[in-house]
Order: sequence, then C-alpha cells, then structure tokens
Amino acid sequence: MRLLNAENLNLEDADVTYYPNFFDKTEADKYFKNLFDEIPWQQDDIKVFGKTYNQPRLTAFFGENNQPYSYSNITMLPKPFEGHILEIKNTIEGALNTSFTSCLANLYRNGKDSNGWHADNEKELGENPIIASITLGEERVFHFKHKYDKNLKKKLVLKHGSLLLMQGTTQEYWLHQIPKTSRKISPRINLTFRIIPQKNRVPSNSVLS
Ligand SMILES: O=C(O)CCC(=O)C(=O)O
Ligand SMILES: [Fe+2]
Repeated sequence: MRLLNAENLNLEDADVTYYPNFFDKTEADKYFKNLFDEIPWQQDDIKVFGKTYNQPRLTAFFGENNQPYSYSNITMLPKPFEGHILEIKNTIEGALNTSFTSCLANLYRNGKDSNGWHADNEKELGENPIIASITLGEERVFHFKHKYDKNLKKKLVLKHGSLLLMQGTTQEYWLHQIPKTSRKISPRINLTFRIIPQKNRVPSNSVLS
C-alpha cells in the first residue's frame, strides 16, 4: 500500500524512486504537527569563505548509536529515536526492509529557507549510501543535476507524506538542492534516514593480538 504509485526517475548513473503516497493525509498531518512541536530544532551556523552565516533552515539529528555526523563543518551529536520519529523509522524500515541508524531532520520555516547544491557523500555513509527522505507539510521543489553532464537535470515536487529514495551511485554522480522560493508558503519538515555504521566495532572474525 505505502509503496503504491512508485515512480522511478530513470536518472542516468543513479537509482531514485519517488513514492508519493507513503503516508496518507491523516498520518502525514499527525506527524507534521507532532514533530514540528516535539523536535528540539536548532539553528546552526555555516562558514562560507571564512564568513559565518545562519544556516537557512533548522535541523536536528537522531541516531541509534553515538556516532556523530559531520557535514559542512558542522558536527551533530545524535538524540535518541523515540515517540513519533521512532514510529516513522519503524514504518520505513518495514516497508523498505532496510535498517537505518540515523536521521537528519530539516525544518524549512518558509520560502527563504533552503538547502544548497550538495551530494550526501560524507565518508561516514560509506559507498553507495541509501537515503530515505520523507516530506511533511508544505510541498517544495527538489532539483537534481548531474555532476559531470550539464545536460542532465530533473525537478520534482515533493508532496506532503511522500518518500524519496536515493541509492546506488546517486550521490556519486548527482547533486541535489531545495531552492528558495518567493511564494508565500508554510513550513516543511524533511526527514532523511541514513545508515552510519558504528566505528571501532571489532569485526567478529578479527584476530586480536
Ligand atoms: O529537504 C530535502 O528534501 C532535502 C534534504 C537534504 O538533501 C539533506 O538533508 O541532505
Ligand atoms: Fe541531501
């Protein structure tokens, strides 16, 4: 049911599938309202060419292990999964038959909030990372562009309750962004579930000397 109406974006050098109806309206409304109030949203700074700015959105980071997550000079320590975010994690894991360790949550307060061109290719995520990205609240346009072939790009509107699944070589060959918009719009919550393997775990077949 949740994976109904799946759309494979058929991007070259990538594996991206969009599930518009992952959560029905009742579920999505409930999760938006509760997460908006419950998550301790934080304002981080970003440094661009030595100057410091407020990041143009609020964020929070959840993790199953104590592995911090670093990107753009920001290191985030995980909060535990509980309540609604845990419920969502369990639902996604059941539907995709995949276990996630971490979730980076973004709150786009209005059209001035955005997320610039990037790939989620931090080394903590390993090769060919799988990223399951949920939209709650206001729809926003999501852009893809190929890193090497300027002719390859794609736009799609991410709907309330939808899931965008990026895997395979998507992060190696493509960038994505949420651009600003001058439309007068309401807030949007985005949840990106990721797998960050625990460091320093001794493999079971290793020989300790
Ligand atoms: O808000 C979105 O849909 C994208 C978020 C994103 O790309 C990220 O957090 O890495
Ligand atoms: Fe991203």
